[in-house]
Amino acid sequence: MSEPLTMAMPKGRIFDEAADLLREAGFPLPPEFDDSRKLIVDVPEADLRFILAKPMDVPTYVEHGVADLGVAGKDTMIEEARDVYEVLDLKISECYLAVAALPDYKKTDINPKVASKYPNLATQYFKEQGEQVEIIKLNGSIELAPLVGLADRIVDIVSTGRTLRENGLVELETIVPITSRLIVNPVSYRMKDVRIDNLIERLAKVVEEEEA
Ligand SMILES: Nc1ncnc2c1ncn2[C@@H]1O[C@H](COP(=O)(O)OP(=O)(O)OP(=O)(O)O)[C@@H](O)[C@H]1O
Ligand SMILES: O=P(O)(O)OC[C@H]1O[C@H](OP(=O)(O)OP(=O)(O)O)[C@H](O)[C@@H]1O
Repeated sequence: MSEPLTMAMPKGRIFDEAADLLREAGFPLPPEFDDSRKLIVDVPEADLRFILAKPMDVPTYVEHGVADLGVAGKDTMIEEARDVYEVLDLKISECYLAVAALPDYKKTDINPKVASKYPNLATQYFKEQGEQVEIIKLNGSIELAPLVGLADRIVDIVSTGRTLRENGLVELETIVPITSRLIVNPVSYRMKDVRIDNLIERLAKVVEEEEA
Protein backbone atom coordinates (compact mmCIF):
# COMPACT_ATOMS: atom_id res chain seq x y z
CA MET A 1 0.00 0.00 0.00
CA SER A 2 1.33 3.42 -0.88
CA GLU A 3 1.07 6.41 1.44
CA PRO A 4 -2.12 8.45 1.03
CA LEU A 5 -1.84 11.90 -0.52
CA THR A 6 -1.71 14.52 2.23
CA MET A 7 -3.68 17.70 1.72
CA ALA A 8 -3.37 20.82 3.89
CA MET A 9 -6.75 22.44 4.38
CA PRO A 10 -7.21 25.95 5.77
CA LYS A 11 -9.37 26.15 8.88
CA GLY A 12 -11.85 29.01 8.71
CA ARG A 13 -13.94 30.44 5.94
CA ILE A 14 -12.33 28.66 2.96
CA PHE A 15 -12.77 25.24 4.57
CA ASP A 16 -16.45 24.59 3.84
CA GLU A 17 -16.27 25.68 0.22
CA ALA A 18 -13.13 23.61 -0.36
CA ALA A 19 -14.72 20.55 1.29
CA ASP A 20 -17.82 20.99 -0.90
CA LEU A 21 -15.65 21.09 -4.03
CA LEU A 22 -13.87 17.89 -2.99
CA ARG A 23 -17.20 16.15 -2.37
CA GLU A 24 -18.54 17.29 -5.73
CA ALA A 25 -15.37 15.92 -7.31
CA GLY A 26 -16.33 12.53 -5.85
CA PHE A 27 -14.08 12.35 -2.79
CA PRO A 28 -16.19 10.79 -0.01
CA LEU A 29 -15.48 13.09 2.94
CA PRO A 30 -17.44 12.00 6.01
CA PRO A 31 -19.96 14.52 7.46
CA GLU A 32 -18.06 14.77 10.76
CA PHE A 33 -15.07 16.07 8.74
CA ASP A 34 -16.58 19.56 8.79
CA ASP A 35 -17.04 19.95 12.56
CA SER A 36 -14.16 17.91 13.87
CA ARG A 37 -11.55 19.44 16.18
CA LYS A 38 -9.00 16.92 14.94
CA LEU A 39 -6.03 18.37 13.12
CA ILE A 40 -5.25 15.21 11.15
CA VAL A 41 -8.14 13.42 9.46
CA ASP A 42 -7.63 10.24 7.45
CA VAL A 43 -10.11 9.42 4.71
CA PRO A 44 -8.86 6.04 3.48
CA GLU A 45 -11.80 5.67 1.07
CA ALA A 46 -10.44 8.67 -0.82
CA ASP A 47 -6.77 7.70 -0.34
CA LEU A 48 -6.35 11.10 1.33
CA ARG A 49 -5.06 12.41 4.63
CA PHE A 50 -6.02 15.97 5.59
CA ILE A 51 -4.08 18.25 7.88
CA LEU A 52 -5.97 21.27 9.15
CA ALA A 53 -3.84 24.40 9.38
CA LYS A 54 -4.16 28.15 9.85
CA PRO A 55 -4.87 29.57 6.38
CA MET A 56 -1.65 31.60 6.30
CA ASP A 57 0.41 28.48 7.17
CA VAL A 58 -0.88 26.18 4.40
CA PRO A 59 1.87 27.14 1.88
CA THR A 60 4.51 26.46 4.57
CA TYR A 61 3.29 22.88 5.10
CA VAL A 62 3.21 22.32 1.35
CA GLU A 63 6.63 23.88 0.71
CA HIS A 64 8.19 21.64 3.36
CA GLY A 65 6.58 18.58 1.81
CA VAL A 66 4.65 17.44 4.89
CA ALA A 67 1.59 18.05 2.73
CA ASP A 68 1.60 17.10 -0.95
CA LEU A 69 -1.15 19.57 -1.75
CA GLY A 70 -3.03 22.40 -0.14
CA VAL A 71 -5.69 25.04 -0.52
CA ALA A 72 -4.62 28.64 -0.03
CA GLY A 73 -5.95 32.12 -0.75
CA LYS A 74 -4.08 34.04 -3.44
CA ASP A 75 -3.46 36.70 -0.76
CA THR A 76 -1.56 34.12 1.29
CA MET A 77 0.36 32.96 -1.76
CA ILE A 78 1.53 36.50 -2.55
CA GLU A 79 2.36 37.29 1.08
CA GLU A 80 4.21 34.05 1.81
CA ALA A 81 5.93 33.64 -1.62
CA ARG A 82 6.58 29.96 -0.95
CA ASP A 83 8.24 27.55 -3.35
CA VAL A 84 5.11 25.61 -4.39
CA TYR A 85 3.24 25.11 -7.65
CA GLU A 86 -0.07 26.88 -7.98
CA VAL A 87 -1.95 24.44 -10.19
CA LEU A 88 -5.61 25.43 -10.13
CA ASP A 89 -7.79 28.45 -9.42
CA LEU A 90 -10.61 26.98 -7.35
CA LYS A 91 -12.64 30.18 -7.74
CA ILE A 92 -13.89 30.03 -4.16
CA SER A 93 -13.69 32.59 -1.31
CA GLU A 94 -13.72 35.47 -3.77
CA CYS A 95 -12.66 38.83 -2.46
CA TYR A 96 -10.02 41.44 -3.24
CA LEU A 97 -7.27 43.38 -1.56
CA ALA A 98 -7.65 47.12 -1.32
CA VAL A 99 -6.21 50.23 0.25
CA ALA A 100 -8.71 52.04 2.47
CA ALA A 101 -8.80 55.05 4.77
CA LEU A 102 -11.12 57.47 6.52
CA PRO A 103 -12.99 59.72 4.06
CA ASP A 104 -11.01 62.82 5.12
CA TYR A 105 -7.68 61.07 4.43
CA LYS A 106 -5.13 63.25 2.65
CA LYS A 107 -1.90 61.91 1.29
CA THR A 108 1.13 63.09 3.23
CA ASP A 109 4.86 62.58 2.81
CA ILE A 110 5.46 62.93 6.52
CA ASN A 111 5.68 59.51 8.09
CA PRO A 112 2.76 57.79 6.26
CA LYS A 113 1.67 54.62 8.07
CA VAL A 114 -0.19 51.66 6.60
CA ALA A 115 -1.59 48.86 8.76
CA SER A 116 -1.96 45.39 7.27
CA LYS A 117 -1.97 41.69 7.90
CA TYR A 118 0.07 41.46 4.66
CA PRO A 119 3.36 43.34 5.33
CA ASN A 120 5.26 41.85 2.37
CA LEU A 121 2.46 42.40 -0.10
CA ALA A 122 1.82 45.94 1.15
CA THR A 123 5.54 46.81 1.04
CA GLN A 124 5.77 45.54 -2.53
CA TYR A 125 2.62 47.41 -3.57
CA PHE A 126 3.73 50.80 -2.24
CA LYS A 127 7.21 50.27 -3.69
CA GLU A 128 5.63 49.76 -7.10
CA GLN A 129 3.62 52.94 -6.54
CA GLY A 130 6.86 54.78 -5.76
CA GLU A 131 5.68 55.67 -2.28
CA GLN A 132 7.66 55.16 0.91
CA VAL A 133 5.47 54.11 3.83
CA GLU A 134 5.88 52.51 7.21
CA ILE A 135 4.02 49.21 7.39
CA ILE A 136 2.47 48.27 10.72
CA LYS A 137 1.77 44.54 10.91
CA LEU A 138 -1.50 43.56 12.58
CA ASN A 139 -3.11 40.15 12.88
CA GLY A 140 -6.77 41.07 12.44
CA SER A 141 -9.40 43.80 12.87
CA ILE A 142 -7.26 45.89 10.54
CA GLU A 143 -10.06 48.43 10.07
CA LEU A 144 -9.53 49.54 13.66
CA ALA A 145 -6.12 51.08 12.89
CA PRO A 146 -7.24 54.30 11.14
CA LEU A 147 -10.10 54.76 13.62
CA VAL A 148 -7.72 55.01 16.56
CA GLY A 149 -4.87 56.76 14.75
CA LEU A 150 -2.47 53.82 14.56
CA ALA A 151 -2.20 54.21 10.79
CA ASP A 152 -3.68 56.51 8.18
CA ARG A 153 -4.36 53.78 5.64
CA ILE A 154 -4.89 50.02 5.64
CA VAL A 155 -4.32 47.22 3.15
CA ASP A 156 -6.92 44.54 3.71
CA ILE A 157 -9.40 42.10 2.23
CA VAL A 158 -12.72 43.43 1.01
CA SER A 159 -15.57 41.08 0.20
CA THR A 160 -19.03 42.58 0.69
CA GLY A 161 -17.59 45.93 1.80
CA ARG A 162 -19.61 45.74 4.99
CA THR A 163 -16.67 46.03 7.40
CA LEU A 164 -15.39 49.17 5.66
CA ARG A 165 -18.89 50.68 5.56
CA GLU A 166 -19.75 49.95 9.18
CA ASN A 167 -16.50 51.53 10.28
CA GLY A 168 -16.88 54.61 8.10
CA LEU A 169 -13.90 53.80 5.87
CA VAL A 170 -13.64 54.28 2.12
CA GLU A 171 -11.75 52.34 -0.48
CA LEU A 172 -8.94 54.26 -2.19
CA GLU A 173 -7.42 51.69 -4.55
CA THR A 174 -8.01 48.10 -5.53
CA ILE A 175 -4.80 46.06 -5.43
CA VAL A 176 -5.60 42.57 -6.68
CA PRO A 177 -8.57 40.16 -6.96
CA ILE A 178 -8.34 37.10 -4.70
CA THR A 179 -9.62 33.53 -4.94
CA SER A 180 -8.37 30.30 -3.38
CA ARG A 181 -5.85 28.15 -5.20
CA LEU A 182 -4.87 24.50 -5.22
CA ILE A 183 -1.14 24.30 -4.56
CA VAL A 184 1.26 21.37 -4.87
CA ASN A 185 4.70 20.56 -3.50
CA PRO A 186 7.11 20.36 -6.49
CA VAL A 187 8.73 17.08 -5.38
CA SER A 188 5.36 15.43 -4.65
CA TYR A 189 4.22 16.53 -8.06
CA ARG A 190 7.07 14.60 -9.67
CA MET A 191 6.80 11.51 -7.41
CA LYS A 192 3.04 11.06 -7.18
CA ASP A 193 2.06 12.68 -10.41
CA VAL A 194 -0.70 10.26 -11.47
CA ARG A 195 -2.77 10.66 -8.29
CA ILE A 196 -2.12 14.38 -8.11
CA ASP A 197 -2.99 14.85 -11.79
CA ASN A 198 -6.18 12.88 -11.23
CA LEU A 199 -7.16 15.06 -8.26
CA ILE A 200 -6.41 18.26 -10.19
CA GLU A 201 -8.44 17.06 -13.19
CA ARG A 202 -11.44 16.13 -11.04
CA LEU A 203 -11.42 19.44 -9.23
CA ALA A 204 -10.88 21.39 -12.47
CA LYS A 205 -13.95 19.70 -13.94
CA VAL A 206 -16.10 20.73 -10.96
CA VAL A 207 -14.78 24.31 -11.08
CA GLU A 208 -15.58 24.44 -14.79
CA GLU A 209 -19.10 23.07 -14.23
CA GLU A 210 -19.74 25.60 -11.44
CA GLU A 211 -18.72 28.39 -13.81
CA ALA A 212 -20.99 27.27 -16.66
N1 LIG B 1 -14.36 38.49 4.00
C1 LIG B 1 -13.89 37.55 3.22
N2 LIG B 1 -14.65 37.03 2.24
C2 LIG B 1 -14.17 36.06 1.44
N3 LIG B 1 -12.92 35.53 1.55
C3 LIG B 1 -12.15 36.00 2.49
C4 LIG B 1 -12.58 37.02 3.38
N4 LIG B 1 -11.59 37.27 4.25
C5 LIG B 1 -10.61 36.44 3.90
N5 LIG B 1 -10.92 35.68 2.85
C6 LIG B 1 -10.12 34.63 2.19
O1 LIG B 1 -10.12 33.52 3.07
C7 LIG B 1 -8.81 33.24 3.54
C8 LIG B 1 -8.87 32.78 4.97
O2 LIG B 1 -9.49 33.77 5.74
P1 LIG B 1 -9.94 33.48 7.22
O3 LIG B 1 -10.61 34.74 7.69
O4 LIG B 1 -10.64 32.17 7.32
O5 LIG B 1 -8.62 33.25 7.98
P2 LIG B 1 -7.54 34.22 8.53
O6 LIG B 1 -8.16 35.57 8.76
O7 LIG B 1 -6.35 34.18 7.62
O8 LIG B 1 -7.15 33.46 9.79
P3 LIG B 1 -7.53 33.71 11.27
O9 LIG B 1 -8.81 34.55 11.28
O10 LIG B 1 -7.71 32.32 11.77
O11 LIG B 1 -6.33 34.41 11.80
C9 LIG B 1 -8.00 34.49 3.27
O12 LIG B 1 -6.64 34.17 3.08
C10 LIG B 1 -8.65 35.02 2.01
O13 LIG B 1 -8.15 34.37 0.85
O1 LIG C 1 -15.94 43.16 3.04
P1 LIG C 1 -16.42 42.25 4.14
O2 LIG C 1 -17.43 41.25 3.66
O3 LIG C 1 -16.87 43.00 5.35
O4 LIG C 1 -15.16 41.35 4.56
C1 LIG C 1 -13.93 41.91 4.85
C2 LIG C 1 -13.44 41.57 6.20
O5 LIG C 1 -13.28 40.15 6.31
C3 LIG C 1 -11.98 39.87 6.80
O6 LIG C 1 -11.93 39.92 8.18
P2 LIG C 1 -12.23 38.67 9.13
O7 LIG C 1 -13.69 38.49 9.23
O8 LIG C 1 -11.43 37.50 8.64
O9 LIG C 1 -11.69 39.16 10.50
P3 LIG C 1 -10.22 39.66 10.89
O10 LIG C 1 -10.26 41.15 10.68
O11 LIG C 1 -10.08 39.31 12.31
O12 LIG C 1 -9.21 38.99 9.99
C4 LIG C 1 -11.15 41.04 6.26
O13 LIG C 1 -9.94 41.18 6.98
C5 LIG C 1 -12.09 42.20 6.42
O14 LIG C 1 -12.00 42.76 7.71
